[in-house]
Amino acid sequence: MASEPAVRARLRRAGQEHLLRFSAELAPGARAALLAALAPLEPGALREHCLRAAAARARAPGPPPGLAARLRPLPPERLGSAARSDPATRRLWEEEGLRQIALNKVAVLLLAGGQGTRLGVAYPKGMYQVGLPSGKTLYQLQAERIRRVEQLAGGRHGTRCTVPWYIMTSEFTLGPTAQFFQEHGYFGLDPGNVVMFEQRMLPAVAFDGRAILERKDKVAMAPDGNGGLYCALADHGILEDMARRGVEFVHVYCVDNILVRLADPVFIGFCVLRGADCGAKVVEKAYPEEPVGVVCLVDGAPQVVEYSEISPETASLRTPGGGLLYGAGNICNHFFTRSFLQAVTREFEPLLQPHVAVKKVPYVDEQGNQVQPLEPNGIKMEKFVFDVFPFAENFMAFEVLREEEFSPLKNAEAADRDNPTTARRALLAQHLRWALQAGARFLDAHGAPLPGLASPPSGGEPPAVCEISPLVSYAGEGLEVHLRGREFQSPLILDEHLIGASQP
Ligand SMILES: CC(=O)N[C@H]1[C@@H](OP(=O)(O)O)O[C@H](CO)[C@@H](O)[C@@H]1O
Repeated sequence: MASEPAVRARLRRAGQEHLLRFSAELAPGARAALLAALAPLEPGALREHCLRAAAARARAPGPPPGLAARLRPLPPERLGSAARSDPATRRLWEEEGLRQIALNKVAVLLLAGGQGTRLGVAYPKGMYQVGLPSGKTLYQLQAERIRRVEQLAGGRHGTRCTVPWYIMTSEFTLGPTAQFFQEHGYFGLDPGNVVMFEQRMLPAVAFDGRAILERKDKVAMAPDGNGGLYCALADHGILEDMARRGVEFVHVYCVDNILVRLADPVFIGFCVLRGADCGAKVVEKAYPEEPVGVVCLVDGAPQVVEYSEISPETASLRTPGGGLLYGAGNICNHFFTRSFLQAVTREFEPLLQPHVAVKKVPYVDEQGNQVQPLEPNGIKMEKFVFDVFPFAENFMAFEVLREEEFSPLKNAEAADRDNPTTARRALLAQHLRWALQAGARFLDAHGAPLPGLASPPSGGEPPAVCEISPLVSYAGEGLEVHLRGREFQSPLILDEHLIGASQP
């Protein structure tokens, strides 16, 4: 156990001794917990972290000065497109992706350490269910897409293969996520192929450069951002685990996009065939203020400029054709080779600059009273997962269709975008499109054909409810055999048990 004098001496070196100012009042258990939380904080790093936070806060808020002049759109040779390529090329990419999956060379890695503050839930976002007829959660949909893509690749190449699932959690999400997976039997996946690991936490810092005491016995800590991935990979020997399994290519994604295509063979195949060491999926930005980062060049190097760091003027610039000049919207789906990740963890990680978020952080005042601040009072420092792009030797972006691949769950229902309803509708609209393309027809309760199905819906509630299990179809494939020429009454839930079950 950490001794109080030792911890106190370390804190003094970091200029943070105030964190122990109530320790004499604490019960033994609470004091031990506080010391245990403080003991691992390395004094030099803690001092540096606090100084940096205060300095960053002191700089003018908003986009770094002069940023606009350093930006250029991505050149065409760095951008591929699923939608604008001919079917034969797409097939080629898909074939290559499936081949790599069949060779057990592909893993997926989920960034799931966030707290879901905007969504307003106290549990990990992946456990959220948006009200699909099946009641499936984001985690379940993702697990089933992994199982299906393994089947597709294995089936194509006459083999059994595995796409290991690495899940980066945080102090907030590890316990509940692990329990949720256990309770649900890992959604049919082999637990040996689901690897959870934890990212680091960093103290929140007040504007005067002192770390914040949230309670007398607890320092305010926050996850170190999704770019904490690279330290966490090193902390937990994850790249070694990948090497043991023969994984060469990693699809990294964030938890909240209900349409995410895990280990998407088209994206993987595209990146592999282009020899990319690092890649990002993008969609066309919908409107200038859309809260997505933009993939572009900064000083000639590929980078994402986050929505919080681009000026409204730059975000609104247009091309002569009328599209947004910086219109390549980051959907947080990245491709990395294992060797690139290795280079990042060994060399580049310390070069990543933290980003500053100013938040309301509850604290205890000098008298020991608990305070809920009404104004932002604390600085959280986060690294971003995409800040490694400039170190890539061959970066590629890959444009996909929003309606097929991007509907993020960011906000609670009260917001008008990116909420549970928009996510549910996006998924159901997609499944209805797939069913119609596969030749299904939908009838109303009186047996009359449902109107309005000729033009697939965008936005509102789909005219017929159709949910297709990822275990039946990953991206719309293989549905004709179940649906062609058949008539269905809404709702149609096509899952692995109901395939072939009689419908009208
Ligand atoms: C640091 C980071 O990865 N930011 C990403 C991420 O934003 P969040 O607001 O942090 O969820 O997801 C967005 C897509 O949903 C993407 O556009 C953005 O660049």
